[in-house]
Amino acid sequence: MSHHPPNPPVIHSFASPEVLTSSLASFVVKAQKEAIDKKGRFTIALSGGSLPKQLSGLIGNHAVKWDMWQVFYADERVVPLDHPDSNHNLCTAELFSKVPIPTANIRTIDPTLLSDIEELSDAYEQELIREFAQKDAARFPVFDLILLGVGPDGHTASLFPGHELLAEEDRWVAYIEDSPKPPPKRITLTYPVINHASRVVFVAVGEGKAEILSEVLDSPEKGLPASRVKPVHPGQLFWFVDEKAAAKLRVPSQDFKL
Ligand SMILES: O=C(O)[C@H](O)[C@@H](O)[C@H](O)[C@H](O)COP(=O)(O)O
Repeated sequence: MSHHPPNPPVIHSFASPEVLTSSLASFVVKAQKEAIDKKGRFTIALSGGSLPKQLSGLIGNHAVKWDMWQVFYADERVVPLDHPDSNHNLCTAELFSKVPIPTANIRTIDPTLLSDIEELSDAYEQELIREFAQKDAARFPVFDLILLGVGPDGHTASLFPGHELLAEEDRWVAYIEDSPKPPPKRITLTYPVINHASRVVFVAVGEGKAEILSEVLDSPEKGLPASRVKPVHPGQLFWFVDEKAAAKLRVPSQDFKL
């Protein structure tokens, strides 16, 4: 692990959700290009909630090399893949059904394991191990990009305030059966995985996010789940927010330049 302290988050505040969406698409395309130039593939993890909709700027974008993407879920609800609660179902409806991505490049939970959450979670971890590396104590996967949302309680992925999973240091994927946000059964990437990514981006839009954004970013010492996302050097954390979500922030934002 790096001994360099994590870089402070870079906050980009946009005049409207539309400008955010097109800037986010440019950002993702740039991250994709850097990754493909270096190693011929692009590894990305997506969340549910409002996030998939914010990726609409990628639809019809010819710079996106969909066949080089390897997509994982930052968190997933333990339900069938075509269930209305499924993040995969949501991402498919909002994005994957509209772009030429090979199905094999979308790494879903194994729908045959829904009745055994521990096995399902371990199998998803194996899926990551197949993609990234052998798992050993010193090694965590390095995603090129992880896209996250933040809930009104400060949760992100399926890492909820006060939950024992906040302390998980070994597993790459963990499960919870008592999520305060329904549905209760979920799997999630753990902090060691999120915090070893090259880039992590939080996306938050609308006045409903203003209060929690200020708590997460202006008072990180409170240790809310979203405040614990601090990628190790040289990883970098970004926030893509609109003016309404940024309304109560005291920390400064920076202009978006590619
Ligand atoms: O599976 C989930 O529930 C999501 O991945 C979750 O972590 C989401 O990103 C936040 O709850 C924010 O949700 P909104 O974007 O809908 O506010």
